[in-house]
Amino acid sequence: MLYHVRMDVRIPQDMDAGVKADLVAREKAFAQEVQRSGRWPHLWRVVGEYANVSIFDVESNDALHELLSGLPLFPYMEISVTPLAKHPSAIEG
Ligand SMILES: O=C(O)CC1=CCC(=O)O1
Repeated sequence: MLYHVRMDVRIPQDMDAGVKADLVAREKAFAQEVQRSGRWPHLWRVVGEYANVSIFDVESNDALHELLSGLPLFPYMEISVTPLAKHPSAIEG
């Protein structure tokens, strides 16, 4: 199943710089591991915002929730999920 996911990052301004750097590094490593697995085929920065738009390809709602809640930045993001279905006019996918 495909999902469009938007993540808005909301790291507290007063977070220790070292803690923040570690969190962001762990987020990157986790995200790249999931991308290499094929379950995160698109990850795009939203221009001008500390936010991303992603496409996930996972087996179920539960699988997506488990993946998203495992992100190191999960406690510091507002996440909105849109499940995707085939469009009848689409010529591929
Ligand atoms: O910076 C972001 O958009 C949050 C994020 C998600 C995956 C990642 O590496 O960073």
